[in-house]
Order: sequence, then C-alpha cells, then structure tokens
Amino acid sequence: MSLKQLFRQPMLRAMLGRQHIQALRSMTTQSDKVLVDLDPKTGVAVVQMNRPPVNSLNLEFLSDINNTLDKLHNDKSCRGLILTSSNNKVFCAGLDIMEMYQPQTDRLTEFWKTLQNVWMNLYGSRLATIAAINGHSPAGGCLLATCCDYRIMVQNFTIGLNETQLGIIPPFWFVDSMEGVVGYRQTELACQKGLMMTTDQASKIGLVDEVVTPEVVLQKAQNEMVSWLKIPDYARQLTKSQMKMPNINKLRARRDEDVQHFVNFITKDSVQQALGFYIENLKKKAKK
Ligand SMILES: CCCCCCCCCCCCC/C=C/C(=O)SCCNC(=O)CCNC(=O)[C@H](O)C(C)(C)COP(=O)(O)OP(=O)(O)OC[C@H]1O[C@@H](n2cnc3c(N)ncnc32)[C@H](O)[C@@H]1OP(=O)(O)O
Repeated sequence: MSLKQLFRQPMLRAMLGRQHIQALRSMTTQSDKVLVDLDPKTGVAVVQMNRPPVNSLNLEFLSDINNTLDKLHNDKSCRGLILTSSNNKVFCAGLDIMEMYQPQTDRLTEFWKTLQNVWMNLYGSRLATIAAINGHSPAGGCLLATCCDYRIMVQNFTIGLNETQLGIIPPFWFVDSMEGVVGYRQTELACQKGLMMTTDQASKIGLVDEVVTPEVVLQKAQNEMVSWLKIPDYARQLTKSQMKMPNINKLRARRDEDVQHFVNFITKDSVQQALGFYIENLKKKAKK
C-alpha cells in the first residue's frame, strides 16, 4: 500500500486525527537532507540539517531547504521553526566550497540565486524562528543563524563570518544580517577580520542570545519558542516584517547585480587560487 493510500484509511484517520495526518504527510515528503518534525499540537517544526559530513550548502541542499521553508510557510498549522543540525559538532560549515572552486558559470549562477532565495525566505519568514546552534557555524552557517529571530548556542564551538580569511568577501546581505543582530561596530570588526568567535565571545557581543550545554539545547529552544508563540501571530509578524523588509527589499532591488558581482568575483584567477589553497589546507587538517 502506498503512503497516499495509507493516509486515506478511515481507521488511521480516526486514530490519528486530521492534523497529525497532515504533519505525517509533510514529514514523509521531505528530503533526507532536511529532516522535519512538525508537532501538530504546538505548531512548532524542528528542522534538522542532515547533509554529512558538515552540512555544507551546495545547490541541491539549498533547494531542499527552500522547498522545506515553502512547505512550512504554506502549512497554516505551523507557527514556529527551530533550525538545528543532525550533526552535534557542526551546525553548518557554510557554503560548499566545491561549488565555488573551478565552477561552471550556469551552475554557479543557479547556486547563488538559490542562496539568495533561502536568505529571503528564512530572514523574512512569517514563522517565529530559533536557531539551536549545536556545533560550529562558520560563514554561510552564521548567515543561517543570523536569519533567525533568536539564537541558542552550545558552548565551546565557533561562529562568525570568516569570508575574508578565505580571501573572499561577505556579500552586503550577509553583513546586513549580522548588523541587524550585533550592530555596526561589532559587524565591522567581525567581518573585516573574518573573526571566528567562540560561543562565549559571540554571546558577549550579542551574536548569540543564550549559551547552553549540548544536552539541553533543543529543550531550551522549545521553551523559548513557547514565549514567542504567546504573542499574537499578526502582531509579531508585522513587527518583524517592519524591521526586516528594508534589507530584503535592498537585495530584491540589487539581485541581478549581486549575482553578477558574485560570478565575476569568484571566477577571478586570484580568488580561485586562494580557494584552492584553502581547500588544500582543509583537506590536510581533516586527514590529521
Ligand atoms: C564591488 C563589490 C563586489 C562584491 C562582490 C561580492 C562577491 C561575493 C564573494 C563570495 C562570497 C562567498 C560567501 C561564502 C560563504 C561561505 O560560507 S564559504 C565557506 C566557509 N566555510 C568554512 O570556512 C568552513 C570550513 N570548514 C571547517 O572549518 C571545518 O570543516 C568545520 C566546519 C569546523 C568542521 O570541522 P570537522 O568536524 O573537524 O570536519 P573536517 O574534518 O574539517 O571536515 C570534514 C570534511 O568536510 C569538508 N568540508 C568542511 N567544510 C567544508 C565546506 N564549507 N565546503 C565543502 N567541504 C567542506 C572537509 O574538507 C572534509 O572533507 P574530506 O577531507 O573530503 O573528508
């Protein structure tokens, strides 16, 4: 019997109720790289990034994240999203560097457009969003975290926009996301120097809101979510939108130009060389 047929069974429908069937259906249609557990009672979806070894963001993974966000946004029962990782050492290693090294222009363009979509979708989400950062979170990983409304991070990991250390530039919307959380001066220091901060350092500048032990990170996120969902959705959403729309509109207005800058920049010989060295070092370090 197919899942579709199974969901139509009157006995199953009676036992589980309509809401639960909907939640089950949405869970079973997700990709195996993005695991979704939507609790029909609370309306909170726990979304686990699950692309081993380090949840690096390649084109397909970004598309899966986007599809998941679309599904949750279209599901009226969903009110909150907790973003976390199935790997308890790495939340997200940022963009998949292999997408940017010796790339095909078409795929590189598609990759960047998809990342822009993920950013707009998560940063501007109608849902209350909490990042349960249960591991390292460099660059694009930090971007995902700063898209969320609240960040809870496990102690003794690192987070930051470290692009300049790779010889690349954090795009203006990465910078805007961080600035919205920690303000201009801390963003300037963090981005120009490509700082990877420990959880405690990040907490000191307000980049993370709470520092916790690994065992409690999800429970803390669930507890925090309860307080966000006590606020009427329309009031919270309109307040959020008022604050986030200027940055979203800024990227919308400069989308094509941003893609062009990215492609031109990444395909420069000097940038390819810097990425090549970085990958070599990463692989050497991984072998040790
Ligand atoms: C006029 C103005 C013009 C403006 C123009 C603007 C242009 C815009 C420019 C471009 C902007 C790009 C923005 C980029 C954003 C990014 O996100 S870049 C990626 C940054 N990420 C990193 O630097 C992280 C690197 N990884 C690590 O530090 C560590 O892996 C880790 C995350 C701390 C985890 O450590 P550990 O658990 O010890 O795992 P490892 O052993 O190191 O790694 C396991 C394997 O995974 C591979 N890997 C790691 N990270 C990545 C990655 N990001 N992409 C691809 N692959 C990765 C690593 O190499 C290992 O692989 P194997 O050796 O094959 O096992």
